[in-house]
Amino acid sequence: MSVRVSSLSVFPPVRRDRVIAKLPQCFRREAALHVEDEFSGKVRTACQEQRTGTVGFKISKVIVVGDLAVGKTCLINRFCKDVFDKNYKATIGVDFEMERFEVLGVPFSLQLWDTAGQERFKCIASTYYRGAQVVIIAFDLNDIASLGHARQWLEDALKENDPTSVQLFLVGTKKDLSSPAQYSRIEQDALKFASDIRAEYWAVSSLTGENVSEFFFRVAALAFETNVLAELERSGTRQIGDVVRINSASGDLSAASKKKPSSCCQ
Ligand SMILES: Nc1nc2c(ncn2[C@@H]2O[C@H](COP(=O)(O)OP(=O)(O)OP(=O)(O)O)[C@@H](O)[C@H]2O)c(=O)[nH]1
Ligand SMILES: [Mg+2]
Repeated sequence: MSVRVSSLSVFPPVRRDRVIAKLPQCFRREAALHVEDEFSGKVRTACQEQRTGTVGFKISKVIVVGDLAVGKTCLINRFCKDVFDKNYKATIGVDFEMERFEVLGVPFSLQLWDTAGQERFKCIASTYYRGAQVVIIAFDLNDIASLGHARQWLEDALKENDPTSVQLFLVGTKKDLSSPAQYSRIEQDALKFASDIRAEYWAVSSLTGENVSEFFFRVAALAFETNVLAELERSGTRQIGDVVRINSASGDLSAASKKKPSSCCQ
């Protein structure tokens, strides 16, 4: 008798609006991690045959970095809590939210780390960059300087991670504030930069909610696909009698405690 892992889970069932049955599409084909219409055939078959190994227990770490006040916290809060706060409250150090999905019938979780953009809190925040599977660099579509700083944010994030295995997203925020002409000017630069660093580009508004869910669904789907492919590769080389360890992407679940650092860097 086969028992589905999800039915043994101690977690409540995944919300109906977090179920991903088809590959969410990219925002711009010019700057996408890939442009396939569907999940890879290998991944679909593995999910159907319940050969996804430890992926169903996995928590993938996602970090969101970028200049102060570009809207990182608002982006996460719009997706996770469906709220928007027009008052700016600087993030001190880091915060995180867990989001549970079901992708092709397999449970999959993202741990979304919201980091501080303010210089004085950056040294606290950067200690939490390690173990990220996904790096989201946010910039303000109405502030070209914040796009200019994206390269530095990328370098800082990659210092703590394996650059070859991280999936990158470049996200322009506050789309509601830019006129179509302004928007298309900055989009040119953003697309160029995104394809330069091999990131997938998105433009969102946390105020209106435009593209916010689509964006996070895409992140979850691509992170999931990568995990399943890696698992298939591993299981292909695994020997009978090998010990299978269940790891979070961060490799350190103790770091996931809600505790915030009590002091800043200055
Ligand atoms: N109009 C508009 N304002 C936004 C949007 N997203 C964020 N804001 C505003 O921008 C300000 C900064 O937003 P936050 O999300 O706190 O910025 P942050 O990047 O988390 O800032 P730090 O924590 O200091 O790094 C707030 O006043 C938000 O209300 C948006 O999509 N549209
Ligand atoms: Mg913040």
